[in-house]
Amino acid sequence: MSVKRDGSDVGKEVVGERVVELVESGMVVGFGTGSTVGVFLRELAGRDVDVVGVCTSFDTELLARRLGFDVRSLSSVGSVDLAVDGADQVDFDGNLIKGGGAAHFREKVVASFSDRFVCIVDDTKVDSELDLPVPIEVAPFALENVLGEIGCLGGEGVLRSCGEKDGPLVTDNGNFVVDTDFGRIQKPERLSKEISCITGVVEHGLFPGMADSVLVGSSDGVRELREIKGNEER
Ligand SMILES: O=C[C@H](O)[C@H](O)[C@H](O)COP(=O)(O)O
Repeated sequence: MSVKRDGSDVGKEVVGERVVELVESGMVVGFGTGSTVGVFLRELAGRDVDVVGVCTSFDTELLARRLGFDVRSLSSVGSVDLAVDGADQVDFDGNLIKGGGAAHFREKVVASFSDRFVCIVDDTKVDSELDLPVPIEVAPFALENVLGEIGCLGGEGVLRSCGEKDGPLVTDNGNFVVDTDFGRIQKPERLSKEISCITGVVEHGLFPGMADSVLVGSSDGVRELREIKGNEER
């Protein structure tokens, strides 16, 4: 089950660089996770802006500290002015699938406590409907039961393996990730609620209607998702 697309490097570069324009000195900024966010952080580090960063993964925290950012915990700052994060797939209504890097739990928490959540993707991530696997972070103790409940919802779940070591991937929060195939997701909001109702699910990677804006990068530059949707509907 392929959960992550490589995406287009040029699209990531242009959108990661452009989103820096939304950042002002004094802001608390949510730093998402992934390669597109990596472009954003490297660009931001080179600008004359003084921000506090709240990181959504150990991976991002290591990068942010290396780049010299003032990194603090969400609990210590209380709320975030602007969260910037990537996604694995975006539909024309701005619903997202995230968690290809298994960071979606912290990403969703930070996005939820942010005044503004801006998603940055390259154009290979945009589709008319969501159909990639939905990653679900699961408490290890409840794994088999959660897999059963996913089946009851009409999905199929596969435990994500680590790749580098034998056995399952363990998240930054000490949990497992199950990648679930629900085929074409016609009602993301409904599926999101249904998965959240399963006891033992820590968080899932569907982000329905959470992004305040989605910026899409390509070799033609950066556009807002709503412009792209408008063109498709014509
Ligand atoms: O868990 C990982 C995150 O949700 C990432 O934001 C997502 O996988 C996109 O990553 P990338 O920018 O590397 O394609």
